[in-house]
Amino acid sequence: MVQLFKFLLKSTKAPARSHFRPTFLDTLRLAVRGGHGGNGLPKYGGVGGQGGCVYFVAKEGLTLRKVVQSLKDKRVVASSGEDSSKASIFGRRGVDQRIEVPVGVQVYDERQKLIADLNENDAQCIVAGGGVGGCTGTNFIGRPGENRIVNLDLKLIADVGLVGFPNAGKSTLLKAVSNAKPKIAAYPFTTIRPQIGTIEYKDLRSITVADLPGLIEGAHANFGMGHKFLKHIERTRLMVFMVDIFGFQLSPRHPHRDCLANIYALNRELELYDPSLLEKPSVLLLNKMDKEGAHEILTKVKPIIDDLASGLEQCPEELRPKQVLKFESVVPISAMNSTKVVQVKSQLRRTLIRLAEKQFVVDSEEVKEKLQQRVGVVGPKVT
Ligand SMILES: Nc1nc2c(ncn2[C@@H]2O[C@H](COP(=O)(O)OP(=O)(O)OP(=O)(O)O)[C@@H](O)[C@H]2O)c(=O)[nH]1
Repeated sequence: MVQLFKFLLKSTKAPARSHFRPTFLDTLRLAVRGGHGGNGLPKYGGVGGQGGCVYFVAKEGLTLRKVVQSLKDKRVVASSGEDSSKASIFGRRGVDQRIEVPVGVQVYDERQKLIADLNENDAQCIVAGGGVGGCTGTNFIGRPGENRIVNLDLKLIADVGLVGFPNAGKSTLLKAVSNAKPKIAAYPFTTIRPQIGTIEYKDLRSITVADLPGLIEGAHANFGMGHKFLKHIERTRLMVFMVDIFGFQLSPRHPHRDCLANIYALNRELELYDPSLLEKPSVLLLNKMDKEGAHEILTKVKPIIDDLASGLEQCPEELRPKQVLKFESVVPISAMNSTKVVQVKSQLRRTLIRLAEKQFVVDSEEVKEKLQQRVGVVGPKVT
């Protein structure tokens, strides 16, 4: 009877909607413990083996969800060192536990102190050291391994980060330029988790684009889970702001923000979250240019966009940033128009190439000075 009751209850429960299933994980809390040190053998002055350590190793193509699935109870314990014995005076070391984590993971301790930033493939760190083996110094008793809770925080690594308020057309663009298949709809917050797409070029070069869920005013203070999305911008090489040329209104209760106000608001959100983000190279895409009246708006706003500081006075006070963004380029587009989309693709690539070249520009005077310092006054003359 009880079984029947349970079955009936189960069958009436609505299945979770796949759209809301949290498939994207970007934080994870794990308990890690190094192995216990083995005991020494006092009679022979033996030394116990050291306990194994817990390592995190960054691997491309992994997700935090896969990490969770591969672990039991979100706990990782390395094995203990062996005791020393008559046959083996030095006990064998405990076996290390190497846990593979996605590239881009930052590891924090319980006090939110950064332990490691694993932002390259094969980068590794010890998160829990093994206990030392028993020896004369420890009265031949092995010591326990390090035992701690660590928090993993994944920040996506992509060449380009698409940033904007909801409904601007970010997912439409990502779908048009890359292999990603994001959900697109005419209501805000269609994208609820970051998506990464790869843009492939004819010469087989590719760049990665992260579509971040729409921000809202107050994102810097974590409104609308702003921090969860803004943190991913930190690791992108180029920020691409996307704004609806007709502006955006979150709901009838919120004021309508025109295109300029949207740009200032995005600028301000970034500034309040982390002012150093304003130094990052950025491109502005003005979307929905296919709609009637778009070109008239563009003619009006373009001079101000080219010099954002000049329009600060007209900007509503609550959106006014202290420091304005300087865009590498401003491109009017329609994410629904394939010709424009192709132009965006090449524009993004050109900008990334230019940025890479800028990074490697060598200041010859500086190099000369450094060389001179290295060879010293008696060395050959540096010309
Ligand atoms: N007319 C026109 N409509 C567009 C264009 N780009 C996107 N849209 C429409 O705008 C709506 C929102 O597009 P999305 O791509 O979902 O916008 P989003 O910025 O990803 O929105 P969130 O997921 O809420 O962040 C959809 O109905 C799109 O069809 C465009 O270039 N022209």
